[in-house]
Amino acid sequence: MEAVRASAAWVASRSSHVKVDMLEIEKAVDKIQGNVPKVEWDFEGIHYFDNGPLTVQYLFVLDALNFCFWPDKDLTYDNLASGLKLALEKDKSALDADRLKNYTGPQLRELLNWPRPLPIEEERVRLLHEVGLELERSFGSEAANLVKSAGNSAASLIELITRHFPGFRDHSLYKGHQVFLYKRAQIFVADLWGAFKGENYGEFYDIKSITIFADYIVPAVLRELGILNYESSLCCSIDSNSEIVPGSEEEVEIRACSVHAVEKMRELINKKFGKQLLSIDIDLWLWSVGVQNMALSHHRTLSIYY
Ligand SMILES: Nc1nc2c(c(CN[C@H]3C=C[C@H](O)[C@@H]3O)cn2[C@@H]2O[C@H](COP(=O)(O)O)[C@@H](O)[C@H]2O)c(=O)[nH]1
Repeated sequence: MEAVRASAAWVASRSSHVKVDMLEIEKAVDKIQGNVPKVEWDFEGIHYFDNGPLTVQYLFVLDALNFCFWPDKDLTYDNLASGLKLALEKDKSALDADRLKNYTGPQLRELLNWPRPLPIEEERVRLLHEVGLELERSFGSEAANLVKSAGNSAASLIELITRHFPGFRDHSLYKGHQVFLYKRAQIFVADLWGAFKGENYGEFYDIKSITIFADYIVPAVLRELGILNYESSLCCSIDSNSEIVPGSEEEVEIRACSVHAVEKMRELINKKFGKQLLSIDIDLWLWSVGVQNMALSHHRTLSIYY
């Protein structure tokens, strides 16, 4: 995703509230001697997988809803992934396009077996409708057809998704420039690649073009490692759980600098230790560290993108 890589680098070079510390990147790389711990996709054992098109439908719906869990302190990504899995195991047609088009908030809660309204529930419902309608209109009602149309190219699949599904257009304006982060579109490609182990629906000849997925967990881990440095007022806001305004310089810098820092880390590991590491490998490692460390404070932005 050249647009993501380039716009993240652009932000990092002009960033005012967040700085990427190259020395700390070098230290972290030397500490692990370039050996990024391998984390398996679905290390948690919470995802639906049947090796066929229904898995693709599941992953697309999962990533359409894969954002902003923190406003409910008991809700996590695990609840979404396992809730949709159980729903599908009970009723194989639960995620059919014509069903997605019609879910209401209370029905979505029931589907996920969640006892109270979900964070930004109306948006979650609207995005489900968008997925159902557009899958029906342009892809014969199946996410598997969307994936097939991309001809095994990760970049083409992201372009198709962002062209057809406005809810996946994760971008912002920063100092007059358009910045693309495409977190949920990229994570969908990575989920396919991980779930199908690089084969079948998960085969992408350009998987190395994917960057990390700029969420609220990976930046917190990079900050803890000293790789991201925040100016003091931003530190205060995050540590006191104040909300960061979506589209603010601070928010864009946190996300874009995270993408850029991991690109630099990957380049260094590959150069210094002769590896062919992907950004996805580093993402999954950092993310798994982050979700297991409950004490990490992360930035809080109400957003449908991550
Ligand atoms: N960078 C990055 N962000 C990721 C994921 C995943 C899950 N990926 C699956 C793929 C393979 C594994 O088996 C994982 O299960 C979720 N998130 C983000 O985290 C946040 C949720 O946090 P909490 O509220 O604590 O549950 C939220 O923004 C969510 O969008 C990832 O891999 N990378």
